[in-house]
Amino acid sequence: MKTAELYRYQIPIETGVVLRHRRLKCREGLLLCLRENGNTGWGEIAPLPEFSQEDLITAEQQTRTWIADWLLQKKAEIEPLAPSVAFGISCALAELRNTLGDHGNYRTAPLCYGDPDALYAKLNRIEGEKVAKMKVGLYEANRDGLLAEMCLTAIPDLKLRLDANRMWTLEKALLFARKISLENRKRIQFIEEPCQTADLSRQFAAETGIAIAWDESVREPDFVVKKEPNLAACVIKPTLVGSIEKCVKLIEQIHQQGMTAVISSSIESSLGLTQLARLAHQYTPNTTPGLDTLNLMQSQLLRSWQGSDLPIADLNSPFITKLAI
Ligand SMILES: O=C(O)CCC(=O)c1ccccc1C(=O)O
Ligand SMILES: [Mg+2]
Repeated sequence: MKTAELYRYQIPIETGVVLRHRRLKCREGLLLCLRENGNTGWGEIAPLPEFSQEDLITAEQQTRTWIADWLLQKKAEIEPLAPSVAFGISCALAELRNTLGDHGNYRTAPLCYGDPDALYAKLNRIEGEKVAKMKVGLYEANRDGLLAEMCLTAIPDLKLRLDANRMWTLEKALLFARKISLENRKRIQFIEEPCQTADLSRQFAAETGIAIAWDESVREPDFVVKKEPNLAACVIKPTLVGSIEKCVKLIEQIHQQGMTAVISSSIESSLGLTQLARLAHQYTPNTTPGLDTLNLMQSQLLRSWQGSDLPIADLNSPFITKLAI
């Protein structure tokens, strides 16, 4: 016997530094619950405005069509569906079939804003590898460089990930790099997409010796995983990429080429975020994932992120509405 339930959620959010000028006031999405033979699986389907190609209406339509086929035992393919839909459904199926381990990697790279005191406090709470992430490219390149240099100097065992989201010209990127001492550059694990084009980012890396990572590029239609000089990592945001199976294939290709695969948040609720932590534990066990986005929300949904004090909204909460199917 198969059953399915579909819910819609809306939670207030302050995306601040993470999404910068593209602020979101409310995160919304769908929660899918599948039941079969006494097993249950949940998935979150939450297209991220301005990043996902699909909107929530399209995602809901695709989800409903898929549910109808699944309930009728019809062949219900997920690969052709929009990435957020394929990812959420694949999570629900993975829980149903017990193919997603329970254990999660909750040691994420804390997002920091260039204040070493605040960063100290955050880092003291994590054990093992001290790795933090800083968004750059919004303010003066000089300022970003000074802040990164200050953090690297103040915390000698800190490794830093930076993310410029393609904001810089090559000149600005070089201004940034000029502020970072050659010694400290080695502790920049990578900077995600420093420049407006991939070629300029490559040039930046070659000139400065600072490693780069692809994030936006990974989601471009003609993207192929290929190791190149100074390319250290590829970022995978499953809600923007697609099913678990598709993400795992990408991760395998990235590892085969000797690079790091970093599982990262698309600002899912604690439900999706804990599943990402479980994926990270299972498929990228040696890499700290980029999942420090829960605190942008005032509430968790259904499941608790390890160590979080935020209240947990259940199915009766005003944040969640049951949809008829
Ligand atoms: O990757 C992380 O560590 C946090 C998530 C993050 O930065 C992000 C979240 C949503 C959309 C885009 C981005 C981004 O990497 O630019
Ligand atoms: Mg990024």
